[in-house]
Amino acid sequence: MSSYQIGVLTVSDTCARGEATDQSGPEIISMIKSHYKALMGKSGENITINTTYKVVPDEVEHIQSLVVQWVHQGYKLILTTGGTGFTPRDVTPEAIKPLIEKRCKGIEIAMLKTSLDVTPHAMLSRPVAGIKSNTLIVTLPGSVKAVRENLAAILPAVPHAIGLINSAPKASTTSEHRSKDYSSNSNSTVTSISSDGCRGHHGHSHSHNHSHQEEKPHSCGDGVHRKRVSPYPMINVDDAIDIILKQCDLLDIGTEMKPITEALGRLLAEDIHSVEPFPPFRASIKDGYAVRSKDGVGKYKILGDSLAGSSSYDPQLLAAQDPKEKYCVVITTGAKIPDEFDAVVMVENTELIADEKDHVSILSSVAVGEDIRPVGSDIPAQSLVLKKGAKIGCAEVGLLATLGLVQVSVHKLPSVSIISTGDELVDYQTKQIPSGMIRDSNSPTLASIIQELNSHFGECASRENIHLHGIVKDKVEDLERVFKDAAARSDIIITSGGVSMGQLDLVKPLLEKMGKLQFGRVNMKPGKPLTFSTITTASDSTANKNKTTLVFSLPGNPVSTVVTFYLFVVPALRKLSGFSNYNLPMVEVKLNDRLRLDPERPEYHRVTIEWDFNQHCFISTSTGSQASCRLLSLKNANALLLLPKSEGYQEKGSMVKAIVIGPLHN
Ligand SMILES: Nc1ncnc2c1ncn2[C@@H]1O[C@H](COP(=O)(O)OP(=O)(O)O)[C@@H](O)[C@H]1O
Ligand SMILES: [Mg+2]
Repeated sequence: MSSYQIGVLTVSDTCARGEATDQSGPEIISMIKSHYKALMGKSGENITINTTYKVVPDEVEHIQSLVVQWVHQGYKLILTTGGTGFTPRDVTPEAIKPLIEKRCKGIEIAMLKTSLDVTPHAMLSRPVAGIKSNTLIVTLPGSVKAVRENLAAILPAVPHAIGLINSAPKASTTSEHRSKDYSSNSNSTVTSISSDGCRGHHGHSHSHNHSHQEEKPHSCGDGVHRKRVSPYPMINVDDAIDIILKQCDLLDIGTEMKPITEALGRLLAEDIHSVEPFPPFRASIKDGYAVRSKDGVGKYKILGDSLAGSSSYDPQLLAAQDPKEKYCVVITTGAKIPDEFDAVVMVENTELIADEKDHVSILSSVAVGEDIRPVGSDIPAQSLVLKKGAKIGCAEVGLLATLGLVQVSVHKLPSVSIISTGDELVDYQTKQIPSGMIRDSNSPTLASIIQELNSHFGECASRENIHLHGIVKDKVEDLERVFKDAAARSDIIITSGGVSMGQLDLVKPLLEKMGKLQFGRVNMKPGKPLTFSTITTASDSTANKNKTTLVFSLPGNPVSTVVTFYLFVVPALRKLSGFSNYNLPMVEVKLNDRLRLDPERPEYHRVTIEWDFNQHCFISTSTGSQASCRLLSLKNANALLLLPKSEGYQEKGSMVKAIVIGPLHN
């Protein structure tokens, strides 16, 4: 028994905002259920039908994103309702048309004819029907009545249409096949025709392994016929980070023992308990005299001294003295208090007595225990001193030393491979660069950011295991060879370049072939084409475990590279290194500039922030033009403002959240 997935998409601003109840979407579902099943039954096929229903506003991006996602997931039929009229907000045909690889005018005419028989106003509807990959897409009008009429008109032909679209491809594809009318012959080779019109010899060998080869934005070398719309659904930043963090769980980086002096910035992989108490003896807090508090003020005989680390005082001496007299012992800070004494009088509250070197005058009385640190007052014996997961800072190193620990168990750090891709790149050390070429700045920048993160926010990448693979040309074979090498040696691969829509952007399809592409577009500016994949390779060790490598394919523009690194790679690095807080610190800042907002995508605007003592808040100053190629917009930037997607401006003086990416001052 086969099953068909059908997507029903209501396009309506008011329904999306919850201001109106959608009737057309549910009507489509109920018509599919009652009619379509019956129709399928007639054709003798045993098919289950599942429907997915979504409501989106009248926005091209929203519509395309869902439709592309559904096509990618192999939906057989997508029916939209709404947004096909003449008002300025009606954009459904504009969203669907660029996605379509084969227009199905017949279906459009059938719908128009039916409606025109009812009302001449039907001529104001702009239906679109067509095929993308293996999916039939039809835009129905918005009103329930029109939906009923139009859907009833086309449903009889839909099962056959789906059957034809999904019929088995023939072994060879000729231009004759391509031009054939698919509706006339159930053996037509629709699925074997490349969706973007590229001829076979332009395709890349790897694409043949993929069942949805039509959907890949692979280069066909022919700029005219390249894809115009990315087939990768656009997901939001938070969802993208969730996907990344989930994949981090598949990596078992493990723990290692480190000498405490090499563990700074690492995360403890074990609870640390004290064995002994600290201080291990009653210790003086002051320089002065250890006394018996009951003796009060007066003239004391000095029986010796107890200096930090050494003592000349002999307890036998006190036993031999006249019990009516007052006795004391000279004491220094940190020295052990002899058992017979119970308080310390600080030197400032005493006076020497002329010509009586073995006597001192105590000027103030003290209570029992005064200026004495009792045994275990800092660290009791058998107590939990540092919790598993704690970051080892300088003080923690001191505590570990106090406890006598020479080595501790810490989380291992992920190994990282950095790869720059692009035919136009030369090594940054190149003096004379040929025309049309530029120096690779991304690899040195990324390596430096990792160093800075390690120093400022805690170790999150193995300093010894940062592999710089250099520049790889935009050639599938070269990229594949280097990716394989990097996957074998690293937990994380960071590439830059080659992920957008250009004809040399080969990274996405290659990663689809080599592993699993988890997402290929994120709703953000800069950095939209950011791609995240996993590559799993059989381990060469006897442990018989597969090795997973996380691959972050960052867009090539230097600013996009850096911004996406902070947003997506940092949480992964920190999670793998044992941090429980994966994110960099976030603060609220007051804007010193009026900033234009992006109506399409949330933006991560580079700013310098500093504390203002008069206003008692952080003030942010924009680094200027935010073009994603302008690395200067990152100069002196120590924070990324989180600007919402919106029309208009973020006003000067308003408060906005910002992610701290660097030190607060230079
Ligand atoms: N390593 C790099 N160093 C400096 N600039 C780079 C680097 N990689 C790419 N670029 C530049 O970034 C821009 C986008 O490159 P491209 O490969 O198309 O990236 P993507 O397809 O990922 O958006 C181009 O101008 C390119 O020259
Ligand atoms: Mg490139």
